[in-house]
Amino acid sequence: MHLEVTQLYKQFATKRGPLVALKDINLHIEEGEFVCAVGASGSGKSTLLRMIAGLETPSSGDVRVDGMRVTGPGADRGMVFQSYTLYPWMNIAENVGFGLKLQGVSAAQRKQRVAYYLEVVGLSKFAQALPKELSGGMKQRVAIARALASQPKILLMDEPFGALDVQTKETMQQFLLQLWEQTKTSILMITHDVEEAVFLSQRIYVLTSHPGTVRTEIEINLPRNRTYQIKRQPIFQDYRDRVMAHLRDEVEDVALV
Ligand SMILES: Nc1ncnc2c1ncn2[C@@H]1O[C@H](COP(=O)(O)OP(=O)(O)OP(=O)(O)O)[C@@H](O)[C@H]1O
Repeated sequence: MHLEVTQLYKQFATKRGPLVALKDINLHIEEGEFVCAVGASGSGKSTLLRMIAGLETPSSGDVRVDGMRVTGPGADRGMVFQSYTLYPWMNIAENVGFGLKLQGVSAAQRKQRVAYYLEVVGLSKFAQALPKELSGGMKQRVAIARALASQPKILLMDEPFGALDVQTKETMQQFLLQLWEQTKTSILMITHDVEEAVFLSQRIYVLTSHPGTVRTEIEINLPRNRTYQIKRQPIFQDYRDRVMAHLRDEVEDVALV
C-alpha cells in the first residue's frame, strides 16, 4: 500500500475540555490513485490531511508512506492549500523553486525542474511575474507546480479550488485531471463539494462528523479521461446522489442525537 492510515485518532485540548476531532480513521491510497475525502464542515478533513502531511501529530494510530511511518513533514508528500500560499516578494519561478532550494537541490537542477513544472501547468510565460500579477486560478497552478517540483510520492490537496469562482473552478478541475494523467501522481484531495469529488476521483471516502470517522467508501467507475459533459450523464448523477445520501443521513443522525 502506498499511503496507509491506520486507526488514526486525534483529540484536541480545548477550554471546554477534550474534543475528539477524528476517530477510527482507516484509509489507503494505491500508487497513481486519485482519491477524495468528502465531509461536512467540522468532520476533521483538514486535521486528517495535516496529520498525513506531518504538520499535526496524531493522538494515536499511524500514517505510513510506502511502509515508512510519518513523523513530520517530508518531500515525499506535497501539499496544496485552499488559500494562496505564495511568497508575494518572490517571482513565480522563485516560488516554485523555493522548496528545492531548502532541500539542497543544485541551482542548475532547480532551474531545469522549475522550467519543466511551469511548462506542465502552462505558466512558463509568467516565470518572472510576481504573484499579485496572477489570477486566483493561476496562483493555484503555481502552488501545484511548487508541490510537484519536489517530485512527491503523493500530492495532498486541501480544498484547493474552494476560493475560486465556479467557472475557474471547473477549468482547474479539468486541468488537474489532465495533470494527473500526465504525471501519474497519487492524489488525496479533501473537499466538501460532492460534485467535485465524483468528477475527479476513482474512490471517495465519505466522512461523518463529531467525531470525524469514515462512514463509507465509494468506487467511482467512470473513465479516467473525463470531461465536463459527463456531469450530465445519469451515471454521474447516481454517484453524486449516493454520496449525498450518505452525507444527508449523517446530518439526520446528528439532528436526532
Ligand atoms: N488546533 C485545534 N484546537 C482545537 N480544536 C481544533 C483544532 N483544529 C481543529 N479543531 C476542531 O476539530 C474539528 C475538525 O476540524 P477541521 O478543521 O479538521 O474540520 P474540517 O472538516 O476541515 O472543517 P471545514 O470544512 O469547515 O474546514 C472541529 O471541531 C475543530 O473545531
